Amino acid sequence: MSSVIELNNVTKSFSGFQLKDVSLSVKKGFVTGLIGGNGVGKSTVIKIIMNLLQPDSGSVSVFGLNYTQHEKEIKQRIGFVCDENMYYENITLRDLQRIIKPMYRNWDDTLFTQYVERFELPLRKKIKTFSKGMLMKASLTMALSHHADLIVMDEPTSGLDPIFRRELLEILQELMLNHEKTIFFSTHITTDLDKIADYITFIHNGQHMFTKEHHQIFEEYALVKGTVDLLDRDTKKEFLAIQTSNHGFEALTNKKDRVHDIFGAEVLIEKPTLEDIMFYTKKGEREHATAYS
Ligand SMILES: Nc1ncnc2c1ncn2[C@@H]1O[C@H](COP(=O)(O)OP(=O)(O)OP(=O)(O)O)[C@@H](O)[C@H]1O
Repeated sequence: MSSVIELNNVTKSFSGFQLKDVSLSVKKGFVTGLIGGNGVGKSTVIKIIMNLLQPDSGSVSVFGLNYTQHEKEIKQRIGFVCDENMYYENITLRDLQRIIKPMYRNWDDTLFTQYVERFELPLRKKIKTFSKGMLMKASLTMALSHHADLIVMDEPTSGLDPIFRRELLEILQELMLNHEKTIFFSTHITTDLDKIADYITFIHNGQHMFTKEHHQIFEEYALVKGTVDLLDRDTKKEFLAIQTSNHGFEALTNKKDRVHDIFGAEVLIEKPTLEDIMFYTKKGEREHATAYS
């Protein structure tokens, strides 16, 4: 299975933050969702993929090409959406169409018009008058109107109402019908990913925790609930983090089958959400840091 994006041992430092030796690949023909809490490095990864930031070390390739020699070719084939306004504010969408069209050899005016109508965007109003949701829709229109092979999106659903969010997921599903395209996008709305993502990439504190098939995550990870008397030095090792209360404990494991063998019917084993996985990973790391400080 070939990869469209490859990051190899990528590092990037800002004061107070470091992307640490990130290696990941994004599979061709699939939707990969990028998850992680606030400030963990998702946008930094996306900017590196888009060559808007350069890594301090490590390498990046997109479509098997590097940016040093093939920037134009790579950018031709990517549709990019981010939640910052990248356009001049004093122009209209019609002006933007005229400006952007010559930059893409596969620009499609018919497709552009279809998205403008579908998103109910005004062609003759200045972009500075657009609401956050309208800006996001304009950004999507531009990204989707040149038959890109790869769609990269940073928080595309931010600022969108739930109805349009659902419509966007439908559009993405339509794009994926022939498995020719690849989509990589970050989001905080993990339930959207349950509907559409084939793979999940999880970043935490500048580290790539995993990229796994969506269904594989739920074969490995489980939420386990039981009484606290079941927890001792040895059994605690089966969990990434544990939360205890007067009623008992709830914990996350990434060794679901093993936990089943150890505890049997003494515990409840439930399917976690992606949010549970993010929450307990952060909690586990904090506890580990406290234990060793
Ligand atoms: N250009 C920059 N200069 C200095 N620090 C930066 C720069 N860009 C990002 N950072 C810092 O790097 C860290 C990671 O930021 P990033 O935007 O990648 O996080 P994120 O996972 O996308 O967060 P969020 O979900 O909140 O948008 C943050 O601490 C941020 O302040």
